[in-house]
Amino acid sequence: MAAGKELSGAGLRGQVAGKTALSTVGKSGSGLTYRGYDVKDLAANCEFEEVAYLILKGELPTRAELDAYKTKLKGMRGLPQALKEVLERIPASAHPMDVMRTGCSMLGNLETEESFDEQQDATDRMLAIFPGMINYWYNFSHNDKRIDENTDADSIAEQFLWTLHGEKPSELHVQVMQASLILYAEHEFNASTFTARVCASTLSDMHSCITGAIGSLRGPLHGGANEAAMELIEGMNNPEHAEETIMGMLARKDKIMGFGHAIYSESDPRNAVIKEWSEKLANENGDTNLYDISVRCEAVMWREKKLFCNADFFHASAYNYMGIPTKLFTPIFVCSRLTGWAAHVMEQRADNRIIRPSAEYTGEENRAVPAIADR
Ligand SMILES: CC(=O)SCCNC(=O)CCNC(=O)[C@H](O)C(C)(C)COP(=O)(O)OP(=O)(O)OC[C@H]1O[C@@H](n2cnc3c(N)ncnc32)[C@H](O)[C@@H]1OP(=O)(O)O
Ligand SMILES: O=C([O-])CC(=O)C(=O)O
Repeated sequence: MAAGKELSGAGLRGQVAGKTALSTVGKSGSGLTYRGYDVKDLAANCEFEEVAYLILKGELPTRAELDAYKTKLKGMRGLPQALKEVLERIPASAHPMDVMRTGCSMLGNLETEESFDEQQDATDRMLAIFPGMINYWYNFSHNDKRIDENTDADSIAEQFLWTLHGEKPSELHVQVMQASLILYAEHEFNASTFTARVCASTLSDMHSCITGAIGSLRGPLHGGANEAAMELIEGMNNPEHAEETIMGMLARKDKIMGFGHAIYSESDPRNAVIKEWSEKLANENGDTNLYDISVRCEAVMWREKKLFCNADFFHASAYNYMGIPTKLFTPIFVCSRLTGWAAHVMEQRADNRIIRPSAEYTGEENRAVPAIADR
C-alpha cells in the first residue's frame, strides 16, 4: 500500500477537524471513495444523479428510486422570474463564479430554507437549477439571447451542455460530463466543503452555506485551477513549447496550476479517468494538439518535481474539446460539488457543535491607550 503524505505545518494540515461518513481521500491503497465505493467504479458505471443520490441519501438508488429522483429534478429546473431579472443585470465582464454566488444567494431570498426539514428539497432545487442559471446569464450577457432552461435534457450533465449550446449534445459529450460531475462531487474536508461546514455549524441556512462554499471554490488554489490550467496550456503551441514553458516556470519557481495536492502524495485518482476522456475527445476532434501538450506537461512535472496532475488539469482540455468557454469551467465544478457540500451540511447539522478553533497570539503585549495627541 502507498504511504500517505506527511501532513504537518500551517493550513490545519493533518489536523482532524471532525468526522464524516461521506468519503475517504488518500487513505492508503484506496484513493478516493464515496460512501465506500471507489470513484473510478462510480465514474465507469453510474450517471451523476445516482452518485448525487448516494452522497445525499447514503445508498445507491434502485432503478425506480433513480427514475423518481430524476423526474423530481427535471420538474425543478425553472428559474424564478426575479432570479432571471437579477441575472440579466450582471454584466458580461463578471466572473461566472460571482454569478453563481449571487444566483445562489438570490435563490435563498426567493425560496428560503425555513427549517432543516427542507434541506433535501433546497439541495435538489439547486442541483436542478444551477446549470440553467449560469447558462441563462452566459447566453443573455454574451449572446444577447434569453434561453429556455426547461429543455428535454434527461440528466444534469445533458442539461448543462444543452442550455449552454442551445442544442441537444452528442452522446459522447454527455458521457464525459457525467464522468466529470461524478469526479468532482465530493472530497472530504477540502477548503470549500470546510467553509460550508463552518457556516452550517452556526445553524445557518443551506443557501448561506453553499454561497460561502462557492466563494471558497473560486480561488485558483482550489476549483479555479481548471481555468488557470486552461490559460496555461492554450498559450503553448506544441509539446516542445510546453516543455520549454514548464521548464522556464519551474526555474522561476512559479506555481503550475492543476498540479500537486494537499492530501494525495503520488497521484490524484480522478486524473486517470478524466485524462482518458480527454484523449477520446481529442481523437473525436481530430486535433490532438491540446491533449498532447497536456501529456507533455504531465511528464515534465513528474520528471522534474515528482508533482502529478490533480483532478483539474485534464479537465481543462476535456472541457475545451467540448466547446465550453474557459470561464465556465469552475461553475461546472459547483454544479457537481453542491452534492458534497450539501451532504456535509446535513452531516454537520445532525451532530453539531459550533466550529470555533483557537489562535496562537503573535501580537503586542497588553498596553495602555495613549492620548490621541501623544500617538
Ligand atoms: C480540485 C482541487 O482543488 S485540486 C487543487 C487545485 N489547485 C491547484 O492545482 C493549484 C496548484 N497547486 C498548489 O498550489 C498546491 O499543490 C496545493 C494548493 C493544491 C496544495 O498545497 P500544499 O498542500 O501547500 O502543497 P505541498 O505541501 O504539497 O507543497 C510542497 C512543495 O511543492 C510545491 N508545489 C506544490 N504544488 C505545486 C505546483 N502546482 N507548482 C509548483 N510547485 C508546487 C510547493 O510550493 C512546495 O514547495 P516548498 O516546499 O518549496 O514550499
Ligand atoms: O481536497 C482538496 O484539498 C481539494 C480537492 O481536490 C477537491 O476539493 O476536490
